[in-house]
Amino acid sequence: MTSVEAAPGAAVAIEDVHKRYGPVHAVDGVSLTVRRGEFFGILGPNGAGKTTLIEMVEGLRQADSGSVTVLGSAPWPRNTALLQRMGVQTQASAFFTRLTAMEHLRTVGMLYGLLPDAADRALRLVGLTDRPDVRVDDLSGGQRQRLAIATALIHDPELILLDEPTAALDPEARRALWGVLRTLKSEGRTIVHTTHHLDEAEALCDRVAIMAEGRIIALDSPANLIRDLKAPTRVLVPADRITVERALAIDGADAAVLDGGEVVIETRSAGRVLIAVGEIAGLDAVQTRTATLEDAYLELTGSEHRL
Ligand SMILES: Nc1ncnc2c1ncn2[C@@H]1O[C@H](COP(=O)(O)OP(=O)(O)OP(=O)(O)O)[C@@H](O)[C@H]1O
Repeated sequence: MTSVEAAPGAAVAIEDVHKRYGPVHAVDGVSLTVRRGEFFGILGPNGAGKTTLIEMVEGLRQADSGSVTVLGSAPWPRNTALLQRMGVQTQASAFFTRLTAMEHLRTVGMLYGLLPDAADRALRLVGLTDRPDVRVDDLSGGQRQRLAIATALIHDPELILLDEPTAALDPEARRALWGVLRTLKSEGRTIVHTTHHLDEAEALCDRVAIMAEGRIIALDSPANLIRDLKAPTRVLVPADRITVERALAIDGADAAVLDGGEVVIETRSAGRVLIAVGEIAGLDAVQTRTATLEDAYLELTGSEHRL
């Protein structure tokens, strides 16, 4: 695949978009811009409106009101010129299941008018080169997911839309796919993806939009969302070295609880607390945990909004 030149203008511009299904206001006044070359995440609990939003970007659904612009054009009514420039992997990707992985990709490639070597390149990109002759039906879940992404990439798109690309993958396959996605980004492609994995969004995304009940409730880089949260650092000390009472008495400790074999101290002055812990208990086996995107997400959505 060739490297994509960063072009001026937004890859996706969404302006005050609404979409209702009967009484359900699935997307309720969403505005956002995805920059060219950006890795953009859309997060939110089930039913937040993520898929509906992506489907409007893909041109699969018409917005009730507002405007959607993709690579400078409107995706609706169905814009076939735009389809050539977009790669789409949906939650239920369709395969020619009786074909082998390579036959499937060559068939898709033919639909785009591509030469057979496009299939080889796509397979290589997702690391499936050892499985070209296995029937789609016989691929593992992770391998199918990679094939779905290869299918989305075969025509060398500028914009890639991935709806939960690592859903149902084991941790190893998920990490392997992160590598594929990072490679795509390094080539200058714009990637928009929805995910239920907050660690994945934190590791991959330049910015994330958090949706709840059809609206965007936060939009920023993971680092900024975490910083704005002002969440405490947790210092974990083996419980045989310090008591909860002694931990609570440390200057800068906001809270301390016994959790299994550890006393967990919450603090917004981690340096000061660590020095004190070092003096009381020594720092051997002491661990610190800083806030993650998951903490920011739970704070923003309320803990009842589980992913
Ligand atoms: N075709 C449809 N007809 C009627 N209601 C729909 C349709 N598609 C989605 N909805 C409803 O619209 C709301 C938003 O759904 P959507 O699938 O966009 O959310 P989501 O954030 O992608 O959820 P998930 O994480 O479960 O995929 C939900 O209340 C859902 O039940």
